Amino acid sequence: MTDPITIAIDGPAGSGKSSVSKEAARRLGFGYLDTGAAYRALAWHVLQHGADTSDAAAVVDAAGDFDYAISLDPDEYWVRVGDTSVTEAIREPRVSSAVSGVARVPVIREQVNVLFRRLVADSGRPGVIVEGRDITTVVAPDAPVRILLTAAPEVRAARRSAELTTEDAAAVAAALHKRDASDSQVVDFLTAAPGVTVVDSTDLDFAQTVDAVLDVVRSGTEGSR
Ligand SMILES: Nc1ncnc2c1ncn2[C@@H]1O[C@H](COP(=O)(O)OP(=O)(O)OP(=O)(O)O)[C@@H](O)[C@H]1O
Ligand SMILES: Nc1ccn([C@@H]2O[C@H](COP(=O)(O)O)[C@@H](O)[C@H]2O)c(=O)n1
Repeated sequence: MTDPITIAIDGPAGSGKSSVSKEAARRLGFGYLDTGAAYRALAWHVLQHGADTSDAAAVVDAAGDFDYAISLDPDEYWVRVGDTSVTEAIREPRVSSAVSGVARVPVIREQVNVLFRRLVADSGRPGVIVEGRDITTVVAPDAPVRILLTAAPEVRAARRSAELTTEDAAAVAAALHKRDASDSQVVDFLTAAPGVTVVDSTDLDFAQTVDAVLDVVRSGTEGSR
């Protein structure tokens, strides 16, 4: 069987990577891999250990018994650590606040990148949309389609606070920008690397953004599908 086509999508927090990638994957009959979920699930696991994600040694220690599984089915998304479903828990603000500490540990990044490539290879799908921060540059720099999905910071913050209706909007915006500032010290997902196509959704609605991504995918995979 031939290797699945990888569609690589990066972008800052709240740019629409997961929701847009999931819908695009559905439309293409592809798998969908949320790489941020692995960092989030490990952050959740570190917190379960009663440890602090700013302590790199504690993160590496917790990774030793991190039994992680994720679905690549865009219609049946789930994330598990051992027997525990953490699909919702990893979206909680306490995990979002802690996750950058995990993402800062180089050995963890190396381990999860090996996992991501294996999950794509074993997906059994004709293609997989893989989204995160360093997919276009580190995880799959040779992918036939590489996209940087962006939106203006205030638009991203507004979309995220519309989701988290019980949270204070200013606090949500501050947390989102703080996470981007921290993450962008580790990998550059704010500027497009050479060969990466920018899709800016600032003035697009959700359906238009999905269509814009699908247009880029079609033009990048013509002849290979
Ligand atoms: N073009 C768009 N127009 C309006 N809303 C959008 C658009 N794109 C995404 N959204 C909405 O914005 C919110 C954030 O999107 P999503 O969670 O997919 O972002 P993300 O980049 O995966 O964020 P994070 O990195 O923090 O996980 C969601 O509620 C999503 O439905
Ligand atoms: N390729 C990636 C993906 C994610 N991260 C880190 O995980 C956090 C959560 O990611 P979301 O996509 O769910 O927001 C993110 O803030 C990064 O710290 C990463 O480093 N590389």
